[in-house]
Amino acid sequence: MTPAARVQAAAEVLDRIAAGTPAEQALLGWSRASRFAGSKDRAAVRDHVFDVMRRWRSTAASGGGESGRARMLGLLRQQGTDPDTLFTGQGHAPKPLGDAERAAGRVPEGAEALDLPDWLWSDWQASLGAEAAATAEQLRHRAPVFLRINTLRATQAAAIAALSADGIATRPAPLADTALEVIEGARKVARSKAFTDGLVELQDAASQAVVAALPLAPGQRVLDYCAGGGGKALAMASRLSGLVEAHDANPARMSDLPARAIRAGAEIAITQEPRGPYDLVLCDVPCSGSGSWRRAPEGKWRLTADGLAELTAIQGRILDTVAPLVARGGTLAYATCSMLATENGARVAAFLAGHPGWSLARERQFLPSDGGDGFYVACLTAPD
Ligand SMILES: C[S@@+](CC[C@H](N)C(=O)[O-])C[C@H]1O[C@@H](n2cnc3c(N)ncnc32)[C@H](O)[C@@H]1O
Repeated sequence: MTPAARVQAAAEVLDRIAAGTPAEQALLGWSRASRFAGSKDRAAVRDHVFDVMRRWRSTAASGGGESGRARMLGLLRQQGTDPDTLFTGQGHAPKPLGDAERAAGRVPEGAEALDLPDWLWSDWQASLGAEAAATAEQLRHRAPVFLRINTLRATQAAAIAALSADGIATRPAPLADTALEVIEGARKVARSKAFTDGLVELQDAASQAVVAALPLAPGQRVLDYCAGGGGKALAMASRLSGLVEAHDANPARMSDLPARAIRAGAEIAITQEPRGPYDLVLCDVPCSGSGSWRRAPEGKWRLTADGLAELTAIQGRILDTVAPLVARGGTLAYATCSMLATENGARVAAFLAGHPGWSLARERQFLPSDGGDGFYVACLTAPD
């Protein structure tokens, strides 16, 4: 496919997304109907689509309309690419721009320019203060790709060498001692020998830093209460060199975890009904995902004020449910991939207010300016 044909394909996929089809489904539908498209074409179309979704509001303003074609036009204008080089009408290229399209488009303003929903802007400012605008701006750009070195299987040097043998260039990422940033060959990771042999896992650097911040020690009884795909359970098992129990309200979300654990040489036991006491319980709770909107930009536009209130209620209930599972003097670690105070500090404050004797040992808010996704972790100590 030519670069122009990829732009046209992205515009069509964006129209389906605007009509309500989830992005992955819209891309899969296009992919299935486009057998002629090679892997580089698919990757390029996907990149265009996600670039626009990160900038859903501002590309409509810059492009002068809400269609996929207008949003692609807006994206190209924002990127400084002359649209006339692509909107040529030749072959499968988008048809040439009309006079109305040339005249349409304006400079985005306020929350629109930062690609945040208006309703969220005041919470965003209250949560991030002086970092509010810069953080929103960072979410308008692609995220770096990070790997976690599985220390059960490899040293940093061995992992870097194994990845390099497969054409993947990496460098240590300062946020966590296990983190590598991929600087070349990110698309080859999932098929690389280093990955299939369990030397590395795909995991954001801040997600790794959250696990590194936990007071894990050999011999502890540890539970991951919201294990999902198991990224943090595996990271904890690797740090502990011991067993981690994994639980999730939706056990189907853990279906890949046993195979991932075998690949990583990690000890994970799935538990449906956790029975305490545990020395450490991690609650990586469901949240707005605002810290990872670079990777999953749909969440930014799906979130509503009611949805956020529902999430904070669930977060509070999970903390209340888990507290009795923690041993005396043990740790309840509360984590979100959010940067909103209402999901982070406010939830911890509410928990402490309702649970006399508990105390906050430490908390940390990670922002994209730290290098990885936005994440929050608080370690709460149970009464002795
Ligand atoms: C943020 S995800 C976890 C991600 C995972 N820890 C990781 O690092 O890959 C949150 C998980 O919480 C689960 N969950 C939602 N409500 C829950 C509840 N009441 N109790 C336990 N898990 C819950 C969801 O099914 C989801 O898998």
